[in-house]
Parts: sequence; structure tokens; C-alpha cells
Amino acid sequence: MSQKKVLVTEKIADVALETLEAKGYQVDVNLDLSPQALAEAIADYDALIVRSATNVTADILDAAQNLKIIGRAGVTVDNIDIEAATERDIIVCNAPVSNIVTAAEHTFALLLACARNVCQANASMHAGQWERAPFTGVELYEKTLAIFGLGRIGGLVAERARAFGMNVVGHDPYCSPERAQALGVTLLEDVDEICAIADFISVHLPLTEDTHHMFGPQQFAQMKDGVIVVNTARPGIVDQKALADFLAAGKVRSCGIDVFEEEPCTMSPLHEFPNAILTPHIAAVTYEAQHRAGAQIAEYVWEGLEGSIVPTAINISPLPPDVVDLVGPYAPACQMMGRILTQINGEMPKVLKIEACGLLAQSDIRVLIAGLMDGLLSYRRVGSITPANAEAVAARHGIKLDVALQPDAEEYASSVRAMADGTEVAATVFGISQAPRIVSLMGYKIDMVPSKSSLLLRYEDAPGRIGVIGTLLGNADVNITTMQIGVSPDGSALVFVNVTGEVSDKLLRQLREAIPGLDLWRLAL
Ligand SMILES: NC(=O)c1ccc[n+]([C@@H]2O[C@H](COP(=O)([O-])OP(=O)(O)OC[C@H]3O[C@@H](n4cnc5c(N)ncnc54)[C@H](O)[C@@H]3O)[C@@H](O)[C@H]2O)c1
Ligand SMILES: O=C(O)[C@H](O)COP(=O)(O)O
Repeated sequence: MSQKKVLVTEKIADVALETLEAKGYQVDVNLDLSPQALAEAIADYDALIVRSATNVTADILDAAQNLKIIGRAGVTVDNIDIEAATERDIIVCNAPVSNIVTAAEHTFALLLACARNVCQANASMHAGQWERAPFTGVELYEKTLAIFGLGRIGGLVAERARAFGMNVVGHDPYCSPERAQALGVTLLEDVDEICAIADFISVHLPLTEDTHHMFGPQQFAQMKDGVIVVNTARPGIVDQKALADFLAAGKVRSCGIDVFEEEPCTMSPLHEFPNAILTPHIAAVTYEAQHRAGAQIAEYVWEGLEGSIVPTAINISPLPPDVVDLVGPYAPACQMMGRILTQINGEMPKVLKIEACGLLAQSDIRVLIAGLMDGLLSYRRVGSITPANAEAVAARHGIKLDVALQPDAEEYASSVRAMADGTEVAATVFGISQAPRIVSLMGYKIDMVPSKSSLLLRYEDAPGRIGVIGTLLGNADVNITTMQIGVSPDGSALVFVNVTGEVSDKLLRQLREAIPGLDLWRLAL
């Protein structure tokens, strides 16, 4: 089989390139391609990875004869013609939570810089001056912040605003009253009404026909004198010409803008105002967010190229976005659980029991079934497994599915438990890394994020056993990176060890000889 080829057209974290190369792909980084050069280059490639600056148009896709997947190393896919990609059966996926904390923090950087004239004071100092009164600012405390768009980033901004003692109001017709209440946000329907009461306005909307120029002359006219306006979302939502006019008139005290109609942008109606704090689309640019976006998109592109489920596929998924948001992160967890079960049992189960617990129990869980089947069959599979065909694939392999919904996930918001002919594994996902955590295995409670290579040991618990394991692994030059021990009331223990280095047959033999009655599995995850 010929080597698969991935084209990367924008700067992404090295981890993405390393991950894809380690999978055996040829990865070519070609920055600053003109549209014509991209159309000429793309024909050969199986995958394309972009950020926001590459316009993936229908013309480019026409030239992309081999393309199977487009990965967006970030959140927004408005630079990709999704409809054209779907018509050509090309998966489009993104890393939807990779940079949300970073973007929320940048929003606060701008809000505070605007409130306290940080940039102007800095410029004055660098010009050799010492002035204080001109930079008198305003507090955030007890002021009203209006958040437009209470999605992932808007929600994080609301949480942070409350820590500053702000009164937070929000506008988002699709936000449930329960979510607003949990965020401590008062939902208001009327845009003009919110504009009239807000001291600060922060925009976290997508750019759509409805939101284009949502803030124009009429809205600015309604706003309080001295309002501060921040837009880290998309250009075009705030009419920049109108904003410049209201800055000039002194109605808007200051604004913080990260996104521009034409990017790169070196000239705009805002550039002449020192109280317009402008940043060059860097709301997502931190080491952490770029690392996450790179690591996540490399995994998804790999899944797509190998015919597995791409949990963040935007166009191919038959599921609505809210289901994808909730259930999607559990697809990799289920794949991992499936791989663990298949390696422990060594054969396909006759019955596969799947329990979706907590919030997951209220959702469409076909993605979870697909993930588990994908993991179970990953060593013998032909063809791809999708939420639509997972049950049929199970039946074809003689596996009887038994699906249960369990509203209580104990100490987690959600978790998934699977039982393959009596072998149990459960996982959850939390935190922004979205790394699957195994929380129960074969009835032993653990908390483990498995790595690519692991060892699983089960034995009669006795003092000194961990020391023996450590010594034998150390002698074999195998490094332990993480270890978790689960102990059962029957006196047995399960040890899950993430390792680097080669786990040889000789080492396995030595472990078996040293620990009587040892059950031992070498896992490649
Ligand atoms: N500057 C950057 O680097 C950067 C980084 C990440 C995201 N973004 C942008 O930030 C914005 C928010 O991203 P997100 O991940 O939070 O998106 P999201 O989809 O999670 O949230 C968007 C919210 O806007 C709401 N909404 C949609 N139309 C609306 C309307 N007409 N009126 C009011 N609310 C409406 C939706 O219900 C949703 O809750 C997007 O525009 C995204 O492109 C920018
Ligand atoms: O939507 C996003 O993820 C942001 O706008 C970031 O875009 P970038 O990856 O080009 O920085």
C-alpha cells in the first residue's frame, strides 16, 4: 500500500507533525501557498490540515482527487466550504475545545487592557514619559457585562466575569435557562435592551447571516456612554466603521478587537485610535492551545484516514451538534475500552453490554456503540464503522448488544461502562485535554489515562510486589511513566502500568516467575 500523504498549510504545533509521521504518513508543511499553488499541490494528498488563513474552496476541492479528510487545527471552520466537501465525501473535522480557555483568557486580557488603558500607558512609558492621570481607568467590579453568544467561549467568559464581581447578562436564543442559571447569567432577549444597560460588551457569536453587523450604528447609539466593546469572535459581527465613528465621538470608551474583515490586516478604520486595542487574531495563540489543537487534530486525521470514527466530524456525522459535543469526546474513550477488552479477552465477545451513565444517558449513544465496536475490531477490521452501521457490524460479527441507560454516573457527570462476556471496563472524560480515563477495570476501581504501551497485572496482594515489578522492569530498561493500583476486598490487586521501552517476552516470563498466580497482559493502545 502506498504511503498516505498529509499536507499542512499553516503553522501548527510540532506534536501534530510528529504524531502523523509516527503513524507512517508523509507529512509536508507548505506555508503561505497561494490559492492557485494550493490547487496545484493538493491533488496528491490524502489529508489537509489548516487553521483560519487557508480558504478551502470548492475549486481547491475539485483539484483534490485523493483527499479524504480536512482537519482544522482550531475551532472555526468558516474558511472551509463544508457543503462542497460533503458533496465530495470529504470529512471536515476540527478540535472544538482546543483553544476555548485561551480565547476566553484573551477576551479578559482585552477587557482589562481597555478598562485600565494598559496599552496606552505602556506606549507612554516607552516614549520616556511618566504620566498617570490620563490613564485613569474604570473597574470591572459590579459593572454589567453583556455576553453575546453563551456557547463554549461565552460560557467561560461568564464564569471568569463572575470572579471579577461583575453582573453578567447574556443574549443567546439557543441557550437553555438551566445553562444560563448555572453560569450565573441573566438571559435577555432584546439586543437593544442589553446594549442600553451594558458597561462592557463581549461578542462570542458565530458569523452568520443573522449576526452579520449585529452591532451597527443603531446599536451603538443605544449603548451607554463610555461602553467598552470587545470582539474576539469573528469580524463582520461588529461593524468596524460604525465602531470607529462611535470611538471618535467618545461614546465608546475603548474597544478590544482580535479579528478583522481582511486578514492579514495592517490598516482599518480602527487603527488611528490609541484606545482601540488591536491584536492580530491571537486569541487562540498560546503554547497550550496550539499543542492541544495539534495533538487532537493529528489523532482525528489519523482516525479518518484509517476509516475509524472521527469524533468531531462536522459534515459526515448524522448526529446534531449538541449530541456530538456531549457524546463525541467519549468516542475515543470507547475505542480505547474496546481495544482493552479485545486484548484482555483475546476473542470477540458473544455479548457486549454497554451502559451510558449520567448525562450521556439522555443522549443518542450510537457514537459510543460505534467507538466500542471500532476498538474491539481494530485488529481485524475491514471497512469503516460509523454510528449508522455499528449495530449491523456487531450483528455481522455475532456480537449481541445489550444497551442500558443509567442516569447516575456516581462521582462523574458522565461515564461509559462496557462488559464483554464478563470482562468489565469503564471510562470517563473530563478536563480540556479530553483524554479518556479508565475508572474501573475488571471490577477494580482505578483512575488511569492509558498510554500507547501498558502492562496490566493481577495477583494476590502481598507486600513487596510493586518493588519486584519495578525492579524487573528497570532491569529490562523499561521505564514506568504512570502506575495505578486497584485493590479488591477479596485480597487481589490489579496494577495498570504505563511504560516506555520494549516489553519483551523474556520480561513477561520473569514477571510470571517472580509473582505466583500472576495474570498478565501486555496492552498496545
Ligand atoms: N479569535 C480567535 O482566535 C477565536 C478562537 C476561538 C473561537 N473564535 C470564535 O469565537 C466564537 C465563539 O466560539 P465558541 O466555540 O464559543 O462557539 P459556540 O458555537 O460554542 O458558541 C456560539 C454561541 O452563539 C450562539 N448564537 C448563535 N447565533 C446567535 C445569535 N444570532 N444570537 C445570539 N447567540 C447566537 C449559539 O447558540 C452558541 O451558544 C466563534 O465565532 C468562533 O469562531 C475565535
Ligand atoms: O476559530 C479558531 O479556532 C480561531 O479563530 C483561531 O484561529 P487560528 O487557528 O487561525 O489561530
